[in-house]
Amino acid sequence: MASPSLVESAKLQAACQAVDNHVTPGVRRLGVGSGSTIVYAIERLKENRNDLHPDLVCIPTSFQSRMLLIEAGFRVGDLDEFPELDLAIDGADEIDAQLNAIKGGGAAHLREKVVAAAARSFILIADHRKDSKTLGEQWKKGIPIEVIPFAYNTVKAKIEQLADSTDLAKGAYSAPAPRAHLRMATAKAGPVVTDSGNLILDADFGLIRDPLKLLGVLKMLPGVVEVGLFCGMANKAYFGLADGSTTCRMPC
Ligand SMILES: O=C(CO)[C@H](O)[C@H](O)COP(=O)(O)O
Repeated sequence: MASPSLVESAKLQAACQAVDNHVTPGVRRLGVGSGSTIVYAIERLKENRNDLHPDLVCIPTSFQSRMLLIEAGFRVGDLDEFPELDLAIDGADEIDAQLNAIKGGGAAHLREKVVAAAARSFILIADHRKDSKTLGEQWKKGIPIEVIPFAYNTVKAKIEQLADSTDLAKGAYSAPAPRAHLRMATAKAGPVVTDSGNLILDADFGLIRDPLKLLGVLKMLPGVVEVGLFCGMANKAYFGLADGSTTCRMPC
């Protein structure tokens, strides 16, 4: 297993490379994701401030990135005012060969997906541990699914019955019996509550062979607000490697 400092330096490399290559002076509206890797991207934006568009507006995807951007002195805006973005940059929990991604380890994937969809270009940044051929190879915590509180237990039951039912998602995943659990908070009693007031189910499907098919089935379950499968959205992914270099991939 890579040492924590190598992992942090890999995140830093990926973030710096992506910011340097994509946040050019022509970028005026920038979506900014959430998580620990994005912290490095915001620091790099701050370092590059003199080379950025003078009227740059950043659209954060979470309370976390909003606070970081404000602290760094950036102007923050929202999609009400800026519905179309030039670019969005975000981290990921795992990225497959086609650049489909699992996101939501930080429970922010609802807003992250809305912001990514509003952007003309969507760039992922991650350390080498997140790079895989097939989703589910590396990320073992399950697919994050944001649900309204009223529906969490019925959605959990529907997911766990998927394999027994007609299985609309047949062939999309490897787990013989998918299991879902409610994500619990660590510094609070009770569940994680998202920035939009919802709950998170983490559902283990094993290897995700057809993420788009699984996404379609999960999104059809009443009470599901968003699924942490980002299919066909990313234009490029930057991976920081253990040797300090960075590799960049386009969808194959
Ligand atoms: O999707 C996310 C938050 O909902 C994050 O982008 C994802 O969890 C990656 O986080 P990190 O950069 O800390 O590994």
